[in-house]
Amino acid sequence: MNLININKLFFKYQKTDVLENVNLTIKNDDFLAIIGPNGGGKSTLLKLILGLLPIQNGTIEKNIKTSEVGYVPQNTNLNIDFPITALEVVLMGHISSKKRFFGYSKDEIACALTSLEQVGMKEFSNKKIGDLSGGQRQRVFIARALCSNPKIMLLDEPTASIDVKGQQEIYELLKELNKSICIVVVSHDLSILLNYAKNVAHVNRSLVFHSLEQVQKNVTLTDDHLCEVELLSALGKTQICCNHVH
Ligand SMILES: Nc1ncnc2c1ncn2[C@@H]1O[C@H](COP(=O)(O)OP(=O)(O)OP(=O)(O)O)[C@@H](O)[C@H]1O
Repeated sequence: MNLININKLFFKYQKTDVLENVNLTIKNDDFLAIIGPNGGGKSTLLKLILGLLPIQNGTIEKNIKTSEVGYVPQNTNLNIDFPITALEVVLMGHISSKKRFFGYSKDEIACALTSLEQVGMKEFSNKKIGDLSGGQRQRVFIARALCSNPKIMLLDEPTASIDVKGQQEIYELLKELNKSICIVVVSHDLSILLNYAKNVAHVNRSLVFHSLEQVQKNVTLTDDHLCEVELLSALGKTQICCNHVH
């Protein structure tokens, strides 16, 4: 089942063209890596999918409700010195149209605890967010996105400034979640990401789609010294698989 169909999408900030004729289909069981050089338009594409930026030209058709899209933003702008617990951070993920004065319902708290359990952080629920490691904190943000029971989860640089072991743990978690949720990750951690992704979208103003199978035929992913610049350049130029490109 196609969750998202992007067709002939163009986007510019003021006079700067950022995305040009982007076409992409995201299926319900995909684990899609969005890669590309700095400033290539990856975050902009995520924001357009999320509806955080207006569509200027082209279409994004979503076969899911907005509430079924989970989002883990880049550098979550939560002040980690703020005295808030992991559970309270997750509770913030509950979407409710009603403003309440008496906190959260029992169901919402139970759901938040289940989300924390899913990411292996239940035992830390009462810990202050600032007292957690970078990797643990990112798990809490993933738990927050899980609260809305998403069918697709979009993560923008989820492993930035996390050590390699922590990065692997996050990707293992995403692999587990991918059994029931479509995962879309924007990342520069190519060596690790490409061990987990099923498909790759290279974004540098235009988008080139590759299946991982095709990428693996063309690059040696086991090489410890995988050259990201060369890989990005190769993926940006070669349209290895054109099934998903209209
Ligand atoms: N709010 C904005 N106003 C004007 N220009 C912007 C805005 N946000 C991003 N840009 C520009 O749009 C281009 C694409 O930015 P975007 O953040 O989407 O790239 P990216 O691929 O996610 O980059 P990075 O890998 O560095 O995070 C860049 O040239 C950036 O400077």
